[in-house]
Amino acid sequence: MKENVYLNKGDLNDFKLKLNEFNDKLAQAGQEYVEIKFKIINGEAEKSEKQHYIDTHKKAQLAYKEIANSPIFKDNFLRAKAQLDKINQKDETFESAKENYIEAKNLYKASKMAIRERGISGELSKQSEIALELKNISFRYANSQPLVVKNVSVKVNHGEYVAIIGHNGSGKSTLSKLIIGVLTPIEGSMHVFGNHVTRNNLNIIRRFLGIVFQNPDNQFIGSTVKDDIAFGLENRRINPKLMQEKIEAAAKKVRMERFLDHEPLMLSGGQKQRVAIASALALSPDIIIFDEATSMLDPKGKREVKEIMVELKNTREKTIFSITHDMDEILNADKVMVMNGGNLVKFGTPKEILKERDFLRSIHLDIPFIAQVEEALNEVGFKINNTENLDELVVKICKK
Ligand SMILES: Nc1ncnc2c1ncn2[C@@H]1O[C@H](COP(=O)(O)OP(=O)(O)OP(=O)(O)O)[C@@H](O)[C@H]1O
Repeated sequence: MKENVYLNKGDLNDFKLKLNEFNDKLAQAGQEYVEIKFKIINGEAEKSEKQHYIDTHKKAQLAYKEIANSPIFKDNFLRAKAQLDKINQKDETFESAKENYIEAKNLYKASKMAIRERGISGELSKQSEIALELKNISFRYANSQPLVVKNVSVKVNHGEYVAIIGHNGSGKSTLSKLIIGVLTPIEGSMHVFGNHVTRNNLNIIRRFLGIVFQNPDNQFIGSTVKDDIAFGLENRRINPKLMQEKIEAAAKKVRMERFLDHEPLMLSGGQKQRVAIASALALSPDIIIFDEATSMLDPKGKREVKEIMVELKNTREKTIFSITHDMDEILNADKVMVMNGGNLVKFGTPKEILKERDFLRSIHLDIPFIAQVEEALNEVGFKINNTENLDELVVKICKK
């Protein structure tokens, strides 16, 4: 930071970049330490190897501390504040400098806190509002086999609900496995909140992600709903008092708070999936992937789960990916990714995608029920288009 009165955006960005750079190094060192610990436990590495990772982690921690506790930073903050206080003429530049100053001060505070609270395994910060960016991702299951995901690039902003559609075998599930890091792309790169995903930081990146699978019965571990939601939290060694709060809050979000003592296997399909969503939500992921989460449910269960997904979308606190064969669901989404033969062939709003009815049919996709009704109405002379739900359709018909 320069020694001037006004803390400008450039200074602030320099500070952020520095903090992020050191934060990443610390997170990476923490992750490597955790990995070596597991390797030693599994007999895949010698105990003597551990010391190197402990030292690297300590060094990274010191480097980070040095930045966050640097007297130069501190002095500059104090001087900037004293000078801001002296200024009488409070114009636009002053206001923006003040905002920058406050943001820098908060960053400074947060970084000190991060050091205090950080355990041995690090955490990555959000460096971008783009929740997920895929850049030219390709994948094949074996060298002798063809590519099943081909050069896929996409950017999804935090808070968006993205439906991924495509005919059987088009690559949707493979793509979701690449996103959660179960599979590794053979080409291309992936960024989660601006963090480049690498082998070393994958486990930390996974903390941003939650997934709800297709079969509700395969997702249960606990003997009660509460135990089940607690499972992931226990793995993260959350303190028991906080755990209770988190379990209740997550159950409430899916309207299952009255079922905490129930046995999961006694619940309906829709309720089971809601518990699976609560288990994912309890870990506070920023991105949730629904992998055909409604496909095995009866109509009531489907409705219940879709309602929860829309409620989650409306909070704009989560980025949602939903792999689905249910073409009606795409109307709930902000964006739709259309996969065909491993390629991302369309990416746009539901309205933009649904304009291309002939194209959708050509790649063996149905169009949503409402769009089919519109088509039938158009054939008999009612000019109705781009309706988003049944209520809107009824209103439009009544106006004709
Ligand atoms: N484990 C695997 N080994 C080899 N090939 C695989 C494997 N899993 C999927 N594939 C192939 O990869 C391609 C993409 O499959 P993927 O399951 O990603 O498609 P999908 O769009 O999710 O299909 P569906 O809607 O039927 O679930 C298909 O050709 C499939 O046969």
